[in-house]
Amino acid sequence: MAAAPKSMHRSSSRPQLDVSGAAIQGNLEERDPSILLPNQSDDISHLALDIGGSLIKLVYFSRHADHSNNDKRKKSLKERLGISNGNRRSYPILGGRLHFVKFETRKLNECLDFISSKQLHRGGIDLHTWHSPDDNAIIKATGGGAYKFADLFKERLGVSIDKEDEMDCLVAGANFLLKAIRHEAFTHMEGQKEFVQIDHNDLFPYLLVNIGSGVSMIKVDGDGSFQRVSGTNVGGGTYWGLGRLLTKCKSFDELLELSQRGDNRVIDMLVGDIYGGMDYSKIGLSASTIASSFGKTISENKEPSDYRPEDISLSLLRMISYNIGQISYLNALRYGIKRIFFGGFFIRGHAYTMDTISFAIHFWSKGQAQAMFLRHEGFLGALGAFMSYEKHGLDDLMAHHLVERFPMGAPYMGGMIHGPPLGDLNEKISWMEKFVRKGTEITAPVPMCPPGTTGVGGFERPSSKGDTLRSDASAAFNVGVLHLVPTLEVFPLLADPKTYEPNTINLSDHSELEYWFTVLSEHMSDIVDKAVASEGGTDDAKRRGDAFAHAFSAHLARLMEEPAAYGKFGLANLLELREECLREFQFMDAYKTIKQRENEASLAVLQDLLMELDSMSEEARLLSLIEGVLAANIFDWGSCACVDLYHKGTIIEIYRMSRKKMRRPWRVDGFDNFKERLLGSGDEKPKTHKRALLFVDNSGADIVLGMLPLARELLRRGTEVILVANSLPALNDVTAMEIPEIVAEAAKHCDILRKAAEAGGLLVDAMVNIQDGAVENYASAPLMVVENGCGSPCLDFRQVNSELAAVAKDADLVVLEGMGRALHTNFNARFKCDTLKLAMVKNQRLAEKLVQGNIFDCVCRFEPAV
Ligand SMILES: CC(C)(COP(=O)(O)O)[C@@H](O)C(=O)NCCC(=O)O
Ligand SMILES: [Mn+2]
Repeated sequence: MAAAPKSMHRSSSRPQLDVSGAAIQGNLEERDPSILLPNQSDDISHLALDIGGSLIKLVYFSRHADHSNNDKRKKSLKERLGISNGNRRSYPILGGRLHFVKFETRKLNECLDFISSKQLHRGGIDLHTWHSPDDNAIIKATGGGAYKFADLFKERLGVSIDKEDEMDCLVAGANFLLKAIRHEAFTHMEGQKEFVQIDHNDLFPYLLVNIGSGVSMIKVDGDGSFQRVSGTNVGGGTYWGLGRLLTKCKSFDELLELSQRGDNRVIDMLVGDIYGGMDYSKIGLSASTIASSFGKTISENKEPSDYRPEDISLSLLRMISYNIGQISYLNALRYGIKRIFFGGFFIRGHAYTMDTISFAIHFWSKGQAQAMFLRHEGFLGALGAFMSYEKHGLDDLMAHHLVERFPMGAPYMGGMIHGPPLGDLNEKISWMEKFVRKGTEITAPVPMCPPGTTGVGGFERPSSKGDTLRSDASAAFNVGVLHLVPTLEVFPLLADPKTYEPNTINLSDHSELEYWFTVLSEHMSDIVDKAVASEGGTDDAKRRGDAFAHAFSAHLARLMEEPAAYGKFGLANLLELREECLREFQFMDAYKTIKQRENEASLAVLQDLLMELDSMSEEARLLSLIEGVLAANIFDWGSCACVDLYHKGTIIEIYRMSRKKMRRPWRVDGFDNFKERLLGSGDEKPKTHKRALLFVDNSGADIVLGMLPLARELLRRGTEVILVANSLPALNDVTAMEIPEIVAEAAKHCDILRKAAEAGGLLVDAMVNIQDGAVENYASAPLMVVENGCGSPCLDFRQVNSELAAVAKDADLVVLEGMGRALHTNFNARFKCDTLKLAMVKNQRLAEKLVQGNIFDCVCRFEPAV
């Protein structure tokens, strides 16, 4: 039933720009009309580079052709709901993906091969002014290498490098990240990462401290408005240079790694060394405070070789980090700045370095100023160079337009390339197989230990001793691919979008992470079986199934090791990651057959259910309908406990059993309030809801015997109903694309549903002859379907499809159904309209934590409009 949407086409071949048949789309008068490339099947790209002394950072944008406008059903729905494309037909932002990739500068050739194989240099095309790629193609680049290697780029790729000022780029990159990415900035204190939500309207001024070989301190006052106010020659180069002289280390990372095992007390003179182990409390210095970096070495009769390289490295790291922290603080003080962002290659996500800098800022400012770090800090320059394209298409980008994805495998890792660039899925799987066979880095279960701390006040030696420093290659996992989706919007009925947090469970609590890690690991083989079976169980499907399992395990292991590795990450993200990972290995709908089978079985008994309902009083019917939704929510192939149940009986048997067990009061029971709102109490006749949005969950009994009968009741009462379903499959959830067929079947047994579906344009065949504007002639309130814009079992109301956002404006009732959408996410969310949250809790631990109950307890929570 569910054909894969066209936008999920398989990208395999190299992008070749096919400009034949190019045409301006829509209004020619418009300033920046979009250009349609009817024959362009793959990516169109922009590329920008930051070529530093040790690393080349690459940012490129790829744009997929958008076929979504051709959907007949969507067009008719838009007409019916009066959603015009008029003012947003041509989105100011281009949909596409922003990729982040790194190479070592000494492997420049690999970088050139990569660019060439993906034809990124040929995509340096201005989509608006429509300059086709030619011999004069240019690439924007910053960093010293833009000068040093310009000739090589011309020779190898035939492109000219357009050099951009490094400082301009840093600032443009930082401004873009801080405005467009929700949790880009974070603090790092005593081993704990805390993501910070920056208020766009209160961003400036800030101090940007870029720690490269040397250090620049830049006061940023706005876009393109900044001043380099200070700097220091004691920076990353000093650490590496002195470190090399003193320890014979071969690389910066090796030196940093050594520091992890170091003890600086052997080298540094501490206050306690001077005061016989005592604090100098009169001026607030503890015994462990460093009085003089390297000071202890002067009073001992030791040779340099008597000192351990580990200890030297740590002393050096602390000396330089504190010094930078102190100078930064003084400059912040000088200009009255509270926020200091640190970036540059010296930091490279190293926990101890960040802790040390944070401590210094905190210490000197007495807690008044805050050191912050950026997830994409390594890409500031390259991003800035990208922004310097005259029309980069990212000007109006907002956080809700961006979705970060973490595809597996080079070169998609947003980091170092392991081997040659990958062309297609087959190469990717081979790479995965090799990578996994070669080492166990990404599959081995990682020891579960809480993140290390740096000890009291950051002045003790690091207790994270023994943890391995993540190499740059694996740290690269931290940066995903940014999907730019201009059709996403904030759900307008959120009571307070600023404080809205979708996730109910906080995964930064290590025991939670551990628990869900285990649940998802245990569910892996079942999901792989279903996925492989959905593709006919072929050898190719089995191979992809294995690759999926490896990839998802690798993600889990990475997150166990560093819960904040992918930014602010909740249970909803974890569940979505699994779906994305399935799609990455081209399992478009793993539960396809199961869903079909269950839809059919449920549709077969629908008529009986409707007859039974119709014989009841209004009040009894309403209760029975809610019971029906809760009971049918038991059909959930994502819950281990439920999957066990399915071995014990047929769908209808389980459904009947589940209904029979319904006992009020439910664990959370707001039914009486809901009933009163709908039916009124005493003589009072309440106002009928105008439009209800029903966020549906699973296929089969859940939609057919649960949500559809509820929708029917609302329709019968004169409320317009919009069924809101997933855009893409997730577990056994029903998708928006599948619903019309289900409704058409159901309508065969029910006049109310048939009329409503016809009025809503759901029965395409029946509505073929309906003229525009004829909708009003229908006596029935319409039943419609809108997609939510996502492919996950959960829902983040900060990023929903723009059509949903448009229809929500007139809605006065929201029904959220299922564990994913009403418990894991949105349990605590408040809306501007009446809200009903319905779910069966199919997990013992969640039942205990959330509602102090037990598995299979039910939640019926009614919240009147805020
Ligand atoms: C994935 C789910 C959120 C889907 O539940 P639904 O929204 O369909 O009610 C849920 O099945 C779940 O949390 N499963 C994992 C927990 C478990 O297996 O116990
Ligand atoms: Mn579900």
